[in-house]
Amino acid sequence: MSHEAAGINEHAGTAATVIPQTKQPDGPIIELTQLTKKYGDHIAVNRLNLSIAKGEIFGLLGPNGAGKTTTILMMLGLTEPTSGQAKICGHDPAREALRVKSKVGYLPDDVGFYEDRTALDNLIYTARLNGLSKREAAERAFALLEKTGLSDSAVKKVGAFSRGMRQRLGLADVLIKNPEVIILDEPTLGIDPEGVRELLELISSLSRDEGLTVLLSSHHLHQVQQICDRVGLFVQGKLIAAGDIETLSKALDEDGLIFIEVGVAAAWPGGLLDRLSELEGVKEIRKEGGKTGEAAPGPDVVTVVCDRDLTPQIAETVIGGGAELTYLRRKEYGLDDIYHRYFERKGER
Ligand SMILES: Nc1ncnc2c1ncn2[C@@H]1O[C@H](COP(=O)(O)OP(=O)(O)OP(=O)(O)O)[C@@H](O)[C@H]1O
Repeated sequence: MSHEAAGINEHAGTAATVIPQTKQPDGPIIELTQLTKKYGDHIAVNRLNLSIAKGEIFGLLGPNGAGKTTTILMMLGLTEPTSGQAKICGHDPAREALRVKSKVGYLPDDVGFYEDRTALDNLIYTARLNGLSKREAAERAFALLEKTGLSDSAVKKVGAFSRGMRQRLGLADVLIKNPEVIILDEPTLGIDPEGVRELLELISSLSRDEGLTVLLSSHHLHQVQQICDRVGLFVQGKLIAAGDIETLSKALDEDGLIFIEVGVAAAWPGGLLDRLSELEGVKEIRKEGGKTGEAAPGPDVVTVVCDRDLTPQIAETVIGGGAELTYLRRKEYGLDDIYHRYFERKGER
């Protein structure tokens, strides 16, 4: 697959970002076109094109200063683009900030609550600010406390909440106005593993059950990988790649090469690696490390680089050569590999 087809912008420094056209049956709910933000001479966001479908969970990934927050602020109408346009639920946040605000819930990395008031009071307060009647506000607050697993803490003061509870309450708070899109900035920061699991499950169920569109900015690759349908990798104001994990992973198989890890019990019998390297389609045998340079899974595991999937032939050759095959796996990339590999590439340019 070409890099372009996979959504990788080979000319990230000079040309507009290329985003794959994934299936979007309901049409985009977020559409960014050539969106640009300059601070003086510094380009914080550089001609960004991105479209996100209704119900999608999209992860924005990138190092500090990449432009994620600036992008979010432009989407919320909190800062104006220098050029280009954002459309959220059909509205331009630069012109119709209030309309956008009514449809988008934003959860910053640290939500401000009235600490000496209860969770219920805080939610009712937000609901009233959003124009709900007293009765509706209370009903909605109770329903959301239930949904976020906080019913038992409804009358506890927020000041006594753990970080995980605060974030769940934050989610309840942004859901009060029944948004179509929620934007979450590092939602799992400082939460323990069990709290993270619960929060991610909650976010995922909101998208699945209620068709809520979620944009999630995070540094936590594993978490993003668990729940996002697609991710976008941001570097220096540019989206250098976007797609689902599988697509991004395949795009890393440069030149269509396939990497198969093979391990045997004890040491490799003499001549067997030579025989493997003579198989038609084998390009190289790497004795140490996988494709991204990480340590191999064991001392007797090698990586066979092939131009096609030679898994059966490799197994046959190893067994036929008298070795005990203990490990055979076509290498697949996790988001960690993808992320680091894309950044390596960026440095190679
Ligand atoms: N108000 C501002 N004035 C000048 N430069 C700014 C301003 N806001 C952001 N920048 C710069 O724009 C770039 C993008 O910043 P931004 O906060 O959007 O990045 P980020 O990806 O959200 O980073 P982080 O993960 O650290 O939050 C950075 O170089 C930053 O210094």
